[in-house]
Parts: sequence; C-alpha cells; structure tokens
Amino acid sequence: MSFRIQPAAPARPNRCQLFGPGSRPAIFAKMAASAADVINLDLEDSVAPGDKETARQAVIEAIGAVDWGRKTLSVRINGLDTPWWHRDVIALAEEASGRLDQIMIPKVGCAADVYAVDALVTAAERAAGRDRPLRFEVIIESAAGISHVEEIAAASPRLEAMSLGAADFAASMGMQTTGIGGTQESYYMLRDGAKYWSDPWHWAQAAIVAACRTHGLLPIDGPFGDFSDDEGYRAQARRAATLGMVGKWAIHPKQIALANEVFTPSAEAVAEAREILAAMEKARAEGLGATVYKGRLVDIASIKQAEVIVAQSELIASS
Ligand SMILES: CC(C)(COP(=O)(O)OP(=O)(O)OC[C@H]1O[C@@H](n2cnc3c(N)ncnc32)[C@H](O)[C@@H]1OP(=O)(O)O)[C@@H](O)C(=O)NCCC(=O)NCCSC(=O)C[C@H](O)C(=O)O
Ligand SMILES: [Mg+2]
Repeated sequence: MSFRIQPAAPARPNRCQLFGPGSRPAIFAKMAASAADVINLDLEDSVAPGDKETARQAVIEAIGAVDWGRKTLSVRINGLDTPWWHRDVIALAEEASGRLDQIMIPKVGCAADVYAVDALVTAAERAAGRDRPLRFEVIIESAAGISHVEEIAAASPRLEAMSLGAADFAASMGMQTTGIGGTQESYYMLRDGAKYWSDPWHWAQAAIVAACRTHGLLPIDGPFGDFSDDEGYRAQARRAATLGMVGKWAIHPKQIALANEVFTPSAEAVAEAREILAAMEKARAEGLGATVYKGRLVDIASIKQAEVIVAQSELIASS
C-alpha cells in the first residue's frame, strides 16, 4: 500500500440505479416503490426539449411529495453545453425539498465541469439556507471524459459516484455500433475460423474503477439498452461486478431484480470469504502469513479480497 491510504467509498447500497424521465410523473410512485437502491429522475436525454421546464417542475414537486423511503434520490441535470443546466441546478438547490440527495452531472469532460456545477450549487445552497450539502455523481460518456477520468474523480468533495454511459460514450468515440452496452457483433478475435467475442467496454470500465477506487467513489456500470435480453444484462453486470463496479443502471423495471441479484454477493461467495478469513486467522495464530484453502494459496492479500465480499454483504443486509 502507498503511504497514502486508499479512501473508502461511501457506505451505501448502490446495486441498481433506476432511471425514469422527469416528464413522466405517472411512474414516479412506481419508481419509489421499486427495489432499486438509487432513483435517477432524468431531466436530460429522456426528456424532449419542449418538455424541459415542465419536467423540472414535476421533478421538484415529486421530490417533496413522493415517499422515496431510504433510497438515494438523484436528479440528472442537463449537460453543460445546453441552455438548461444552470436553471436545473438553481431550481433543484433552491426549490427542491431537503429529501434530494444527489445531482447527477452528465457528459463530464474535465474537472472544471464539476467545479462549475459545484460553484453554482454552493451559491444556490447558501442562498436557500440548505443545511445538507447536495452530493454529486458524474457520468463518463465521452472521449474527453475517459481521457480525464482521474482528475474528474478528484474534482469535488461532493462527488460520491461515477457511471459509464455506454451510449454517448460509443457516439463520442466514433464506435461503429448503435448498441447500448453488451456484446458487439464485430468486436471479435478469430482463431482457426472460430469467433471469440471480446468486450469493447472493458477498458473504460477498468479506467473508471481505478479512478473511483483511488479517490473513494462508487464505480457504476451504466445502461444496457436491450431490456428484452435478461441474459445479456446479467453477463454485462457480472463482468462489471468482477472488475470492481458496485452496481448498474436499470432503464426498465425488469432490470432491477437482475442488478440486485448480480451485485448482492451470493450466500456461497460470502461463506467462502468467511472460510478464507477463518483459515487466515488460524494461519496467523500459527505464525504463518500464507496457507492453503481448498488446494489454493491464500495469504494476507486474500484477507482483503475476502473482506470486500463480506463488507458488501453486510452493507446490503444492514440497509
Ligand atoms: C423504456 C421505457 C420507455 C418503457 O416504458 P413503457 O413502454 O411504459 O414500458 P412497459 O409498458 O414495459 O412498462 C411496464 C410497467 O412498468 C412501468 N414502468 C415503465 N418504465 C418504468 C420506470 N423507468 N420506472 C418505473 N416503472 C416503469 C410502466 O408504467 C408499467 O407499469 P404498469 O402499467 O403499472 O404495469 C421506460 O421504461 C423508460 O422511460 N425508461 C427510462 C428511460 C430513461 O430514463 N433513459 C435515460 C437513461 S439511459 C441514458 O440516458 C443513456 C446514457 O446517458 C448513455 O449515454 O449511455
Ligand atoms: Mg448519455
């Protein structure tokens, strides 16, 4: 470990982030009653330009009127290249009830984007006498965003989470696909005439996880567009979980259970992690730093790996 200790990410469940357009208030109560850990009311790309003002007002009203339970409640504002974002920020900070937890900033390209929103939120919060600071989550979904991912992760003490937005990311990168996440037909290796599909999202996910872990943020996988494909969603979510991400977006309610399933460590995984901890405790009592568990090496690093799984399961059980 470096002399600089890796900061812990916020201790809250973030297995599933359920999105819904701010222009569709009829679904807000259904979102609140769902099993998602985080709710994202959207003012950005799922809201048509002509509906921006009414969606903003509907969202502000619903933040105070709907019972959101213990969920993390977040609103995605419009991008900094639009004429709407500053009014989104001021209205949310000054008019929304104290129940609002987070603002999600889309299409962040550099640390200064976060700084700009931070400055505006800080002024609006002070003007409104808000006593609980709004927290931020950002979406990495552009070539600039992924190029500056580490400086973005360090940009504000308000920051708690960072997602990969596969659709805008693919567009910004000029990727030849209209798919949102998942297997891409043309991204394969060829051996002896057989195709082996590779994962074009992997490197961006890994960069986001590294930036988040360096700065104590929660790394989240973004949308999987084909909500008729449960197995495709599961596969994408499992890859993300294996890389260190803690959750994934749901753009339809049927994806919530899939995310919760994948990002909740299984009883078997938790039992095995506890057995590794017990084996290492026994080794330590015998003056050893390494031992054998089920025919494989476990050592002091294995304690930290096992603790990740136990900590995830205890966090979810206590939420
Ligand atoms: C995708 C949808 C437009 C589908 O809506 P709909 O046609 O109503 O679906 P169903 O008829 O199958 O709905 C079944 C029941 O579920 C309710 N419902 C639908 N959507 C939601 C929801 N999001 N939350 C809660 N409940 C929901 C319906 O009302 C039905 O209820 P009932 O009649 O009582 O049975 C729609 O799901 C939708 O709008 N999804 C969210 C879209 C969104 O927010 N997109 C933005 C995020 S993705 C993105 O922005 C890309 C990213 O930035 C990137 O770049 O990658
Ligand atoms: Mg997007």
